[in-house]
Amino acid sequence: MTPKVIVITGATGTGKTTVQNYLASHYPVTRIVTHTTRPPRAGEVDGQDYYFETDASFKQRHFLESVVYAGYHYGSSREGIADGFKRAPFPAIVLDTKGAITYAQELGDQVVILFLTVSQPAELLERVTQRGDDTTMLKQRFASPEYRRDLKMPLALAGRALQLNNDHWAQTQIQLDQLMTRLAAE
Ligand SMILES: Nc1ncnc2c1ncn2[C@@H]1O[C@H](COP(=O)(O)OP(=O)(O)OP(=O)(O)O)[C@@H](O)[C@H]1O
Ligand SMILES: Nc1nc2c(ncn2[C@@H]2O[C@H](COP(=O)(O)O)[C@@H](O)[C@H]2O)c(=O)[nH]1
Repeated sequence: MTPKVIVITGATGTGKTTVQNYLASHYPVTRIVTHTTRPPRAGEVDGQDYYFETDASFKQRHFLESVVYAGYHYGSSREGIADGFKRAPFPAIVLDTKGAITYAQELGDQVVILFLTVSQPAELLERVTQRGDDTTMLKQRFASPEYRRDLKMPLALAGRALQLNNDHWAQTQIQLDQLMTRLAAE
């Protein structure tokens, strides 16, 4: 078994966090917690879901990569990856597609990239509304260039990322199980 970082990317609401949680509860996978200046959603816990930062504290950190997504800063560190590898052979991180491209460039064969899609993007708004997201934040997010960008596999990830359709959770689970069987054998 070769340890690898599992990068989970795709548009908002496609199920990246759901996939990460499934992998962490069924396989030797641990969640890498990233940093953001976005305010916490109901139920989100500092240090578990994100390290929630102010603009000032975010600027003081040293990141492997950082992005602006729908008006907020997000960033991840090499320390986060190293901590993940101490806990499990497959640390998993949720990133926008820009971050996923950086991981592919910086970490090469050490990363497996999953690009999540749904067949009907209109369903994404329903999914995140049901998740309980704030309506004003959702308007800002769905109007952002980052949202539109992440609906499609970026050219830089074509042939590099594994595309996984998450229309039906039961089918997604089967594909994740197959992936983890393969990774365990490599
Ligand atoms: N296959 C599915 N069918 C229906 N609902 C789903 C499916 N997968 C995930 N969901 C639900 O969709 C919502 C969004 O999922 P999740 O939070 O995992 O998305 P995400 O890609 O991490 O979103 P974001 O980028 O906005 O954080 C959640 O309420 C989740 O339970
Ligand atoms: N490039 C990075 N993208 C990140 C990081 N942490 C989260 N994300 C991505 O941001 C958007 C918005 O996340 P949300 O939790 O506010 O819905 C989503 O695509 C995440 O995957 C990071 O450290 N770097």
